[in-house]
Amino acid sequence: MMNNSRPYEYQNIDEIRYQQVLLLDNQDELKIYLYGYEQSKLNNVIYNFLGIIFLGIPFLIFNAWPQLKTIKFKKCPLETASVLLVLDHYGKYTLETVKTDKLKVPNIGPYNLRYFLYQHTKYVWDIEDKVFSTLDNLIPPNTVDDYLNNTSGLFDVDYIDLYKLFGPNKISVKIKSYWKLFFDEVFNPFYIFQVFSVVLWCVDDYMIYAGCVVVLTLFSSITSLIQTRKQSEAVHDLVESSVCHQVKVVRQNLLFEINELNINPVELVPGDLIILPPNNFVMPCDAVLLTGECIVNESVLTGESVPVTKTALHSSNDVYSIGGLHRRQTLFSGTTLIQTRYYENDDVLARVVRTGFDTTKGALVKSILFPSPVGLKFYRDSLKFVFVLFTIAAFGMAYCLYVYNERHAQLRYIITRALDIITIVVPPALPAAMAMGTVYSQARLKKAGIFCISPPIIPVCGKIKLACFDKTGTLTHDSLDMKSLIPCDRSQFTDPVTDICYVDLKSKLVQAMACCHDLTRIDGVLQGDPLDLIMFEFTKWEFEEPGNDENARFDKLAPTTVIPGKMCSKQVLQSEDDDLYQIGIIRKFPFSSTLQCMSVVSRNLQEPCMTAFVKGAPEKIKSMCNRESLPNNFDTLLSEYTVQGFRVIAIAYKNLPRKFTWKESQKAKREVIECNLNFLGFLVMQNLLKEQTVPALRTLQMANIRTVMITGDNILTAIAVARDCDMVKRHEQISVMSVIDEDNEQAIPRLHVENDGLLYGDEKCHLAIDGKTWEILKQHYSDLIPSVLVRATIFARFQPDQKAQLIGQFQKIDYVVSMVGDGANDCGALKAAHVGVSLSQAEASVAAPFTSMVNDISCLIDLILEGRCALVTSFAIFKYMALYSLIQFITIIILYHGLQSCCRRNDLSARWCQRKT
Ligand SMILES: Nc1ncnc2c1ncn2[C@@H]1O[C@H](COP(=O)(O)OP(=O)(O)OP(=O)(O)O)[C@@H](O)[C@H]1O
Repeated sequence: MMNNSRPYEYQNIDEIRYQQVLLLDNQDELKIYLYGYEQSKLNNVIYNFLGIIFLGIPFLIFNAWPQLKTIKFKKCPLETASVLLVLDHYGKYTLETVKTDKLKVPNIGPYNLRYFLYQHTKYVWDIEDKVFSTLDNLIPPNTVDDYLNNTSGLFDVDYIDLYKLFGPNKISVKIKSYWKLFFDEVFNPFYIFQVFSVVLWCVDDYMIYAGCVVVLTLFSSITSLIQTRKQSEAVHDLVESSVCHQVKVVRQNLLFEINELNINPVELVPGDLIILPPNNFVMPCDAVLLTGECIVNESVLTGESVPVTKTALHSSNDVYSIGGLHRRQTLFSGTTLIQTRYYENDDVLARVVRTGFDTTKGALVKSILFPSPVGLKFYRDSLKFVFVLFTIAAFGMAYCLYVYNERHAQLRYIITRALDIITIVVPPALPAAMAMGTVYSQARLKKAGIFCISPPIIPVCGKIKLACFDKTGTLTHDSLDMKSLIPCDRSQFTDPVTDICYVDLKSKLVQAMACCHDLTRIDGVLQGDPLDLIMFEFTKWEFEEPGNDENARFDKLAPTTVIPGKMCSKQVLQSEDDDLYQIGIIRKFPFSSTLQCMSVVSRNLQEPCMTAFVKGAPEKIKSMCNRESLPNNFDTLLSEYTVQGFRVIAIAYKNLPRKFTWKESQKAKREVIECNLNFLGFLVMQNLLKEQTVPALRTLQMANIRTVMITGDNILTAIAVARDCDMVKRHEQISVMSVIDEDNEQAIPRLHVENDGLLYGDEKCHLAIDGKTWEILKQHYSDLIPSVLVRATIFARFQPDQKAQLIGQFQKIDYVVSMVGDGANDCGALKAAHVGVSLSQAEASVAAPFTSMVNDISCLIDLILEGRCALVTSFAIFKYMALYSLIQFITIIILYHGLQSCCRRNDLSARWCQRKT
């Protein structure tokens, strides 16, 4: 039932296994350390004794520093541990209890399960390897055929074990009650110190001041409690906004009777077979589609609201992979099924693969609940400063003790005065006061249409030094204008065409444009990728999905058909046979940013054979085409258009053999379709800049913030857009770094930069680099990466994972990086950046910490301004409080010093008087 991806791995760090390192991702970057402990009666007694005799203070300390709490336990091997001390990647400790359960694990059998829960993830003890690992590692992965060959529901008996193993299918974000928030605050060491200060002042008859501090503290605590509560409500609402209340599952009892049950989605387990309803259904889990087709809105996860088509799995021996190869066959938790489509009377079936916090949505919610700490040096330094103040206070106390001792003051008086010094020197409300700026900035951002799900990141916005932008949909409009069509006839480009009427209606090129897309009709409106939409509208063909009713049954052979529209009037179809001129789209391989293309298998009802049409990035299509079908001036013409900033898409086709039947089309692999193609021509489109792009970029540059473009588009188009939007000024030079094609494939590829001096100096020169060169740089010239990064402004043909890697590399050279993007291919980069901003119509998406409803990059300027406001407020409060405390401390020390001298003088004069008398 499980997938093959292993995001979690483990490593032993010693043979005795008292401890273990658990890798939480594939890049070795996130890891947790586990240390085994067991109960010890003696240590427990000592722990409680210490706690009681010191009036509970040790309990408060142990609560704040859980690693100290381990004195209650005894170290032991992990194999027998009942408690684990977990140290995370950022140096934070937690204590977790190891629980046990007896159950049956699928494909393994009866199992004595030892496990612990850490940040909503279950880690189980692997009896064979003697380490803790995730459930994914315990259960062998399934192949695609494993899923397809089993279309029956779970047995009731198996369900019980699976439920025990995986737990309820719930992503619950609890809204903390005011009392709980209050107690969390009360047990904060700074708050305790504040209470202590107030008590001391009251004892000292310092009532009015104590009263004022109480009122101010209450005011700031209540404001902060309300804000924290609102924040927790916002995350809760975001999670709950996409919750479904009932789901239909197929289960079997011991008599092999199959039942269809309506259950609460909380009861779902991986392995359950669910029947998807016709429309408007929010997915309660991650599930792989076994039959039918679904149109899904994934904006809650990706920020992109263009509907995505999900198709059923097709037979193969590949291991099922949820985030990689089979993403387009997987329905993700929290996304909305706008429509499901089915063949004949079949149900649309999906198999549950992940539930609860293990789902993609769960992982994103966890990243909100357990964010990586904001590494602002200012906050770390301010805490250090508080410790310095404590040291100063200690000297002050010592001096105070000395002065009052000299005066033979009462013990009670000496203690009060000495403790008073600490309350003077250390401002207890400092951390709370410093966070106030963030609270107000967040409220102002909301008014500006920018939603924030992680407020501690707001001050980081004020420190941004590098602003990265996606191109299409971010710097430029989403919508495109069709510029022209350049057909290719017998390996020669013909003249560009601006009206489809001048192209033969029966040509393969027109057929390709009519059917090579991923469009669908929702509520009577044709929807899908803007590029597909503009291309299809250009053909003036009509799009027919069988039946007006959107949930109508689909014809078995041709689920969707396209027919020449009446608008193509210049070419009237004449013969009777022409009535049959319509094309059925039999199979789609949806567009993938990683592959940079999409394809369809189609059937012209007038022809006996099927045809495959492919469209995508010209470089990609070129590599799939037969050489003889490519015009000699392919690259020259491509450059001619791309240097002007046009978006060029190449189209190609191949006739499939007669024996390629409907059944085979359903089984065919993408690689078999997308090869040996014949080139058909170029589609040239214009993608205009958004109005706010140029002014916003200029403002950023004036503020000395570097701007960079990371796009999936062609490098020349990217360069042209960078010039148009003033990211690169007219007088500045751009040099392209590229790989020199070598005949010898074994040799280390060499790099070429048009202007060699660039890497070592010339300030006015920018570097442009594409994804292919980036791969070579990483593999063979990693030492060059920092110098390339400080010079490069344009990163083109970058795949989604490369975008995320690039952000990571920028962070390694100490840039505070922001990334603004609009959709699915930016998700990784948005998560990786210090400040990720998703331009989305959705009020908030878990794709990035900030979601802007202002659909252009000007929102980044608002964010930077608010971030700076929050930072400046924190600085000002810090300076004010620190100065206030130090001035008060110094004046008091001067007073004590005066008092001491005065006493001495009094002593002397008393002695002098005594002598005189
Ligand atoms: N619907 C589509 N069908 C076929 N090919 C497409 C489609 N959309 C984009 N492409 C091609 O794939 C390439 C990569 O697309 P991708 O969506 O990753 O980036 P992009 O839209 O070009 O740019 P950006 O990363 O700035 O959003 C595009 O440059 C284009 O050549």
